[in-house]
Amino acid sequence: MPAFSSHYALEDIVELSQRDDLGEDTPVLRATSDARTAGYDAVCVPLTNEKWKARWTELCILDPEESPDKLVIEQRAEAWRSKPAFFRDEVTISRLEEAENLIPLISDWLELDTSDDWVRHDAEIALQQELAFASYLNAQCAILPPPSNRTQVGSYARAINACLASIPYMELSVRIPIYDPATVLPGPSRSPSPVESAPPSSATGGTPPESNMTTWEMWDTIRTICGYNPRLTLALDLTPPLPLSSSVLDQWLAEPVRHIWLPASAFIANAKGYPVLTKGSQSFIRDIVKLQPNIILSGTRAKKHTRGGEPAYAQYVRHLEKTSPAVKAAQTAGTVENFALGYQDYLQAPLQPLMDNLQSITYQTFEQDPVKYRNYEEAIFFALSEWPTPGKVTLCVAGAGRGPLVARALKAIERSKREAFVYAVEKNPNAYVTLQERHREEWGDAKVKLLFGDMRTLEVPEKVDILISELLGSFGDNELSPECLDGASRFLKPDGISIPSSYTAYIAPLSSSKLYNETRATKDPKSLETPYVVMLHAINILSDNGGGISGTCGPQIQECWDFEHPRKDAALTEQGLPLTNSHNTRSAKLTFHIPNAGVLHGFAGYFEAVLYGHVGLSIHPDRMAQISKDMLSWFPLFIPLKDPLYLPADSELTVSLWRLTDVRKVWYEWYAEAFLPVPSSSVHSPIWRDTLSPMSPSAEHGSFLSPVVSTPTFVSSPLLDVPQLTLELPPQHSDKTREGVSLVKISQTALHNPGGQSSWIGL
Ligand SMILES: C[S@@+](CC[C@H](N)C(=O)[O-])C[C@H]1O[C@@H](n2cnc3c(N)ncnc32)[C@H](O)[C@@H]1O
Repeated sequence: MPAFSSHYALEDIVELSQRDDLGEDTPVLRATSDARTAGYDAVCVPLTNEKWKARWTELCILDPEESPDKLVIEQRAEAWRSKPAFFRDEVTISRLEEAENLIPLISDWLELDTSDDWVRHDAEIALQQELAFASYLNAQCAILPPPSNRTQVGSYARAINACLASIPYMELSVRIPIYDPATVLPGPSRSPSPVESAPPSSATGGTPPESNMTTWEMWDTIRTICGYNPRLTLALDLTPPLPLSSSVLDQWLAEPVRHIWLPASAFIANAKGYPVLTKGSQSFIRDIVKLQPNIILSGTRAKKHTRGGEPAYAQYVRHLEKTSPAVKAAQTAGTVENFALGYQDYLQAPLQPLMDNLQSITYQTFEQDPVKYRNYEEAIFFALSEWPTPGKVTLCVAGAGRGPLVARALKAIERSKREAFVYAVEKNPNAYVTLQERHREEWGDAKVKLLFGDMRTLEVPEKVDILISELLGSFGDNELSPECLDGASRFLKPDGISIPSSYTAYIAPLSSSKLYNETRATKDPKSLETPYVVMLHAINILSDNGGGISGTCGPQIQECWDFEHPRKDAALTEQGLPLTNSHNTRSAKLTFHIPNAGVLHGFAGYFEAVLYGHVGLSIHPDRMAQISKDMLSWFPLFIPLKDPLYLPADSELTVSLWRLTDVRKVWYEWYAEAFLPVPSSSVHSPIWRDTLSPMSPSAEHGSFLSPVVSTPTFVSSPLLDVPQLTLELPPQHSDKTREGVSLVKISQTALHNPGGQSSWIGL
């Protein structure tokens, strides 16, 4: 649940101080108790008043040359610089209890980003002074004035970074307007692209480049200069009216938005006169409440709207929260969002079920998934029903764990009315005890035979018709299902089938300051090259489904590779085992269109598996609802980057990813490169870029860019009747890089995890 705070402006505090019923209360204590009565959790109050502003202005801004007391003023200013301190009547609070449920607003007239070096210098001293005082009073967080001068955003950020270093514990929240209407095109998608918007001509004066910086880019500069300090957060100001729908606003979902500043002026009146928000603001609030920000309502006592009074504003925001899809999903029992409460953005090392022996409680958690086992039972049922030859069918559950798939296989056998027998193989000696108990008490020798050992080496009494396994990780193959099933295929008849019959890995580029900070938190460089299992929450997928300016980009989420079982092309030893693991290496080179500026922190990894026929398992965000809705067993994979990579609006991102192996282990390596489309006339030499075709086996590698033949990607799935996620290229992008456009390489990441130096999966 988000918290609500009420903003008290200086005039409100002055008005309260004039009340004759204050008794023991100070104006701020009265404001806090009034706000509590009105249902708020806290108040938001300016820390200083006009007296401080007047003194600082006299000391630091007014030109002493023009004053008869020039020397005295200069001496006073120097005295203040050497020992910055308030007089009691310059601050609105002075007691610990006043600061208890209060968020102080740092003076918004401090010119932290003025072009005047001296004024900026003094503003920084004043900022340090205000924060030190707020910290003395135990304030947990202070809201900083917004940067206003784009040319000096670096100076503003440097001053804040210095405060973060000198003021311990306190969270500093930068107030930033959600967007500047001048820098964002209205409409569905994006800022002007470098190609589409003609560069400002110097002949006509043009606008300086800085003025095109969006408010998100200012924030990005600030937090980057502050080294992604976890105590630096955002107070997002929703004063500007929001566009109806704009993916550019999704940028904020990946940022540490701790407060939402929502003035009464942002509300319009509905037909009955009650305050409501515009459609654009409604949809943004519905999205952002999943981050549980503190909503600071301002100007709500000014009777701006004829009906509803002060409570109407918070009531309305609470109503939006209740109708937020993310909040509703989290509150509905049985959904992944509900199951994952408390685990959002929490990094977990993927399981190593081959190297490690799982705990009973881990199996118990798996077994709570109602969907995975149901789909397995369906797949086995269809496989048995369609089994072409009469007579007994032999099944093997390879990696039986505590036995849920054996139980489901027996149910499917009963439903299909086929004569069948099940072998259950497990290498975990502890789980094997549970299997023995179930065998004795539930299954019996007539239906099931248990076999203890590693499926890659174990002998099975006879060859089987159907090999059933669940060795899948969040990325499909990352728990070594391919390697284990290579071994198990020894005891599969030549015309036998595997459930699953295939699985595919997908990735999408993502931004998330939270995940970036989480991976850095351990201070172990290996943690920056390790894929994690994460319930992704405060993230933004940076790509879209457009073909990009070049017309060659694939869809928002792209296929890396797949594995099929049983393998058809295998060269085997006498024991029926592969000679090497080379056939299980894979590589992918994928190109994504990045419509809005963003910072790449890594990749989201997903998988989809075909169990049998049209029955499958999927955590692909666009298809999971159709294939395996409410399946709980797998959260996505997060593949991090060591350093954030800034991507401008309309850039193109090429991601290279490898699955590699030696005799002892399997590991992934990855890196990315960013390109920007520019008019060809501004490029002096041919621009080289490797093929842009997403996972096309026939993709030309290392071709000169223009013209590059694009492969429109139809991502179809045997699990869905119709092709999904058809990439619709705009007409001008139809089959080659757009005339007159070249791609300039602008940056790249390091190669991550070379040789599996930081993360690997043991064979
Ligand atoms: C993800 S668990 C699935 C367990 C169970 N089938 C289920 O769905 O709840 C995978 C199981 O396979 C077992 N396993 C992994 N590799 C194996 C191997 N090479 N040989 C035998 N069992 C293996 C693990 O010990 C674990 O019990």
